[in-house]
Amino acid sequence: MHSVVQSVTDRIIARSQATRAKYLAALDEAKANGVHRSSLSCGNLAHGFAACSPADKNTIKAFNKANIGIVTAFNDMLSAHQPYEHYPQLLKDACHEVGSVAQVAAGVPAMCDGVTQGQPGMELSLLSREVIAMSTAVGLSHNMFDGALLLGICDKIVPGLLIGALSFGHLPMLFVPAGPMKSGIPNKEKARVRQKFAQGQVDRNALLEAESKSYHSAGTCTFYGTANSNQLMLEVMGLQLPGSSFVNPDDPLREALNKTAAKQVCRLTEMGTQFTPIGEVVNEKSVVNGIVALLATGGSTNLTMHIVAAARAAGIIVNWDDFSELSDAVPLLARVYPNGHADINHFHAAGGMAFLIKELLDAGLLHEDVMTVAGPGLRRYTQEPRLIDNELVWVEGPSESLDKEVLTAVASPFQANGGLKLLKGNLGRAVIKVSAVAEAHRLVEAPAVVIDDQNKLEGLFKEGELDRDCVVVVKGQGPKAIGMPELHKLTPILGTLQDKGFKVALLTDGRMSGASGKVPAAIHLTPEALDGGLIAKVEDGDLIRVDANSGEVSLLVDEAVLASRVAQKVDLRSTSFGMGRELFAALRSNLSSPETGARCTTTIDENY
Ligand SMILES: O=C(O)[C@H](O)[C@@H](O)[C@H](O)[C@H](O)COP(=O)(O)O
Ligand code: SF4
Repeated sequence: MHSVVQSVTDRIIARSQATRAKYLAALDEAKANGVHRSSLSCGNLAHGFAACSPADKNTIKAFNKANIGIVTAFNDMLSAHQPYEHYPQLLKDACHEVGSVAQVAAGVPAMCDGVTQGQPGMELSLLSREVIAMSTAVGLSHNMFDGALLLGICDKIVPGLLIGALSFGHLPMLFVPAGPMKSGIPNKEKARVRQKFAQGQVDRNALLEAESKSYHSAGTCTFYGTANSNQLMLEVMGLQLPGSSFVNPDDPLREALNKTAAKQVCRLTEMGTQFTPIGEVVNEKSVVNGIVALLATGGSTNLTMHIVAAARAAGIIVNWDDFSELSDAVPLLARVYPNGHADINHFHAAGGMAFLIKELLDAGLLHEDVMTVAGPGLRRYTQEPRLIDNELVWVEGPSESLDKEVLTAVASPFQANGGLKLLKGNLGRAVIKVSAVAEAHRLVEAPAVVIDDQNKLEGLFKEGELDRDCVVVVKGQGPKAIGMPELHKLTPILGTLQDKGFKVALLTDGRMSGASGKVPAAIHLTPEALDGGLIAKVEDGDLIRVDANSGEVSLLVDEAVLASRVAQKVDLRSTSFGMGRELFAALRSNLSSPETGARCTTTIDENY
């Protein structure tokens, strides 16, 4: 085992000892109740299966066969989730084939961050993760189920489902992915047209045409953003079937994988042969495995919050020092947009998850001794699914990458360390994704341009105010202020300035998209402006240093001057109402800091 991976794992185990023990004790108590629907009254049970067929009613009341809850995030808004429309019936039929039953326990909301990017709706995005967690619990709290199938892929949906599921950690659960859409125009071409539009060199028709050729059908968008980072994390954590993440929705393999997932979760119940509660699959080692795989591929910065929040839901305490220390030890093995030109289909074709996991296991960077939904040990995830004579089988994945420009071996990494870096300084703590930032742009020391609304940057850009070295400071974007929206809309402007040769960086207590890339962005700054963060005192012209090499984010202004300044008030009048934001006031004001996962849910013991 790599010494850093082992030492960080040991540190997390030690830090989590009390909370993890409480979580597992609660899980054991829940397990002790036996078949959960047997604790329901006849009235409860009758309501629970009133709409079932007579055969299903008999199965459900027999208590000796599994009843599986399906939690689905289907809607037509997310191209990634649209394939889920008919999944429930297919999963129910597959459970019937093994003498069990499945019922849809809940539909959970799912926001497409691509639709809300740069819009007021984005201010509900992070908050929706908590709503999804609570909605998952609403469904499973019927206590009718022996296991669950979780249908979700995108940004806040996977972490929300996982947080909700871990409140029922005594049940086995599998995630059921639907896969990426086929490749459209290259993501780099899409980004190029956006920068030309930002400069007024192409019109909206040209822009919409390029966008529509990039996002063109059902399936997950093909950049390596938060959705595909979620898939990679789930697979490496052993929460979905080996090799299931990146099979396209219309591939015959996809339906075979879905059916197998349904039958497998029945096997993992207490009535089955391999009882595997999700609260035991998610442990310190599998969480570290998820972080390592994220770092080895330059995954989404959003997971520096989502993994922390989900781990805490299982009593496991992770912080950004853990991410940063692991990142220094984990080599970068993938170049997928925004960290390169390839997309996720290309990554899959080059050897994908099987090759990545093999490389990381062989280098001692992943824990092998973990429990997964496919059985004990992570080594089985170096295999990939095949349909041979219409039978789903797993075969050993490639021993060599099939495209070394996209996916490389540990022996020849694209970068000696991983994709993420912790930044510290008098401004607080922030994270930065370095995998997509060229070496020449990793240190920026320049005067601040301060705004409190991302939409103001476009005006400054068009007036030529930004044609110089600068650190764009967008303050008042934190969780408690306006729900920590992604500021990805700024990327074409900042990218244009960088291409002009200026040294530019972004500093914010908000977030960026997992698809954001080449411009250095110090994000998730904690403490946020509304919480008394020094960012509230930054003024136009102040010198700021963002140094991804040394891990520093500092305001280079004399202490006495700063002490004499009054923090500018965060004006929330225009963002507290409208587009439903008023409904989230209580949730927003209770969000914890980004480094503790920006959660509103209390976990086993908040006194840690
Ligand atoms: O974190 C993420 O991966 C993003 O939120 C992503 O889900 C979102 O859809 C982006 O907005 C996509 O990028 P474009 O906006 O560039 O299409
Ligand atoms: S990846 Fe982003 S843009 Fe694509 S469907 Fe998911 S949330 Fe929407």
